[in-house]
Amino acid sequence: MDNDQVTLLDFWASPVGMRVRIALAEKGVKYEYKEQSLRNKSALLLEMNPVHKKIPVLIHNGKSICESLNIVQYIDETWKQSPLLPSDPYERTQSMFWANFVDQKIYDLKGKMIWTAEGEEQEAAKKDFVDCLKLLEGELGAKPYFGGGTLGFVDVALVPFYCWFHAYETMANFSIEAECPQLIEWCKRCMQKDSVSKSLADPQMIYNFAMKLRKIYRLSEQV
Ligand SMILES: N[C@@H](CCC(=O)N[C@@H](CS)C(=O)NCC(=O)O)C(=O)O
Repeated sequence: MDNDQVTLLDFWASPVGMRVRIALAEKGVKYEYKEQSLRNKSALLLEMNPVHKKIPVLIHNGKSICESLNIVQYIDETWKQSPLLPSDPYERTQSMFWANFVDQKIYDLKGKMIWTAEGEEQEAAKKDFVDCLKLLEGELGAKPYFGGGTLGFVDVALVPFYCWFHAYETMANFSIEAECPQLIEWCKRCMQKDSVSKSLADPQMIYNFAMKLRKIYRLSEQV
């Protein structure tokens, strides 16, 4: 596999892109990182993800793989060292279930929580978000990682959002640590790993970026 050509089309602030960076780092796969503009999409991105036209996209020996969880699963099955998904079929479905839950809830609620909604609607999104984090905290239980003793698929799916928490808390005015202290302990544990800390963006830069997006959303609503 030494002659593999691996390229990642990504955007620095993307939590779903960070999943792929973590998985590649966990496996020790060397790759070329190609930062993409999401406002002015490259011909390569449009060619490699013609359906959704979104990052992240992994290009492995000329073939493209799209959708972050799909990509992480592909990486896990292609480079077998440090497995992320359990081999037991039932355990695998449980990992997939919780990773999909992160996508459907944690990823999707951020828009309402910090950009589009205000007042009661924002409060409802915040409550929904905290409830979902608590469910995840329950699933983690007393384990060091969702994957058990080592970083697993659900850890990779969820931990990138940690660098967005500062923006969520400041923009929606609440404390995630006060609500879910064990989950924050888990975030800090994950950050001790180079594969995670080197893949996540700086929370202050994410905050500045999120504020810029908020202005754009609110201006576009006025026209
Ligand atoms: N479900 C997709 C989500 C991908 C996604 O939403 N990517 C965003 C960046 S975080 C994007 O490329 N947005 C550009 C657009 O929507 O045009 C995944 O997990 O890969």
